[in-house]
Amino acid sequence: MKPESPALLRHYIGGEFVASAATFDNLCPVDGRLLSRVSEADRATVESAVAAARRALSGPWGKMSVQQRAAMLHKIADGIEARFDEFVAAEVGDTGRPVHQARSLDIARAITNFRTFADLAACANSDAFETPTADGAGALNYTVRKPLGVVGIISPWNLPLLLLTWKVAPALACGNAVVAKPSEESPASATLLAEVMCHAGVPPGVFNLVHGRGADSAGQFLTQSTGIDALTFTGESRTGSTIMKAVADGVKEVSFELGGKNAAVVFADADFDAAVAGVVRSSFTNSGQVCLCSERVYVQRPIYEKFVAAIKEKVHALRIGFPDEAEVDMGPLISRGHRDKVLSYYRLAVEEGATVVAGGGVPVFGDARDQGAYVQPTVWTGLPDNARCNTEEIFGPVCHIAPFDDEEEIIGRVNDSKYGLACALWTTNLSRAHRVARRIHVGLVWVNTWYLRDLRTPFGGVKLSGLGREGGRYSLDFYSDVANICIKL
Ligand SMILES: NC(=O)c1ccc[n+]([C@@H]2O[C@H](COP(=O)([O-])OP(=O)(O)OC[C@H]3O[C@@H](n4cnc5c(N)ncnc54)[C@H](O)[C@@H]3O)[C@@H](O)[C@H]2O)c1
Ligand SMILES: O=C/C=C/C=C(\O)C(=O)O
Repeated sequence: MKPESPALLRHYIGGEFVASAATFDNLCPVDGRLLSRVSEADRATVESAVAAARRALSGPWGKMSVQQRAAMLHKIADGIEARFDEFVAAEVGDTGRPVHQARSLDIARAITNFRTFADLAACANSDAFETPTADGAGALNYTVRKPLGVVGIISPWNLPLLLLTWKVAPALACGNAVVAKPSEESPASATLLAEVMCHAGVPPGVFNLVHGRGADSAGQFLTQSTGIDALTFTGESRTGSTIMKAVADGVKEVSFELGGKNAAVVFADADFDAAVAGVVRSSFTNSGQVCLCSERVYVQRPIYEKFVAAIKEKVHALRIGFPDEAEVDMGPLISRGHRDKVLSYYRLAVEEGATVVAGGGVPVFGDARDQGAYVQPTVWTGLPDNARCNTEEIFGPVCHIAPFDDEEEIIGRVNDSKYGLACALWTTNLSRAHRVARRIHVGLVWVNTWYLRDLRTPFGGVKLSGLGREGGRYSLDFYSDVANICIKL
């Protein structure tokens, strides 16, 4: 029987699904099979999406109250809920992640993103000041939030729907229209989101989706469009730098969530078992493909050897499998190309003199997974802090564990990085926790936990890890023009 021709994923522009003549293949990283063909937007297609967004702002969307927009965001969340299993299947197909993770994290958080920003926007207050004046009558100063206009959104493949909606939700809540460009590695859930938007009655042109790659493709064309008013990007630091140059002439507002080389620091007084479990989670979740993952682990010397042995045992016990296995801990990397990058660091580590405590290669399954993009979860010791494997973001299931002696030393070593996104501290001495946490030069510090999220908090990094903060009112501030009005009384 002739195999079914793969689906064609299309753009969503001005409320219509539109195909392009150019397409690219979307492969499943579990077994390399062709999942779908994807339309690749040219510059004209991207510009048509930007124009549709501009038109939408002067349509019914531009006249909606924040309460009406909030209600629309809840309808979008309802729509995702109604097709929850389809979204799970789309995300798992594109990324190979465990089904249980897609259910509990990726798709669940997309729904939460829309509901959170619907409620935050609807309840947001604004500043007002009674200003004394020489004539004694005074003045009233108050601020108003207005939409930026057309917002370009470019998102990565590692948490596809979570990170796309982390940007789309507040952008829409604040009254903007968006043109979103998901990663070429993970187009499926974004396409489903467009279907949900359409079904929910989001006015045409408010949400536009264009597929394509980055350089010389849809991503670059979007950043170069003079029709966008702001650009929010999540991805590699060097891509952020490229995008910053692209939008510089138009002095566009940017929000960047970029790379990291995050540390986990385990003090001798930590709850040992909790720290071991926590570091396994923070180094190997999503096959290490989370910007917040700990690729640098530092353990205070008295427990160092015991800790390395415990991590080795846990990592050897990690179940690498098919996404739908109930107990699977780890799936493949996103692609053979990304696997080649991670394996190049596996080789480099040995060249740099690392001791390979666990992993270091490619698992052999003897089934279809051998055509996928799997690597072994890997643990190194013995490298100096300035080794490339300890300074460059690898973005795979790997960590290096090094001993340290005291607080002053470890604060300096953790901060000695061109990145500054996140850090996890493990200690039962909470005075130490507060003292050390505020001295670590990152945007996010977790103590005795990791990736515990309150969406009202500021999220973002310093140095090469990003520009700006999103989350809670920080998102409302970025996705709005805040104006001050002064009335003479
Ligand atoms: N800080 C955070 O919150 C956060 C979250 C997730 C991922 N990340 C980072 O993202 C990276 C992994 O994601 P990735 O591989 O998709 O990153 P990437 O930079 O390769 O691509 C991200 C997006 O940018 C697009 N893009 C690439 N080049 C472009 C260009 N020249 N112009 C316009 N768009 C372009 C891609 O098509 C994709 O949609 C890692 O470095 C990770 O740390 C950071
Ligand atoms: O890979 C990076 C993960 C980012 C996560 C978030 O932005 C979030 O949880 O809101």
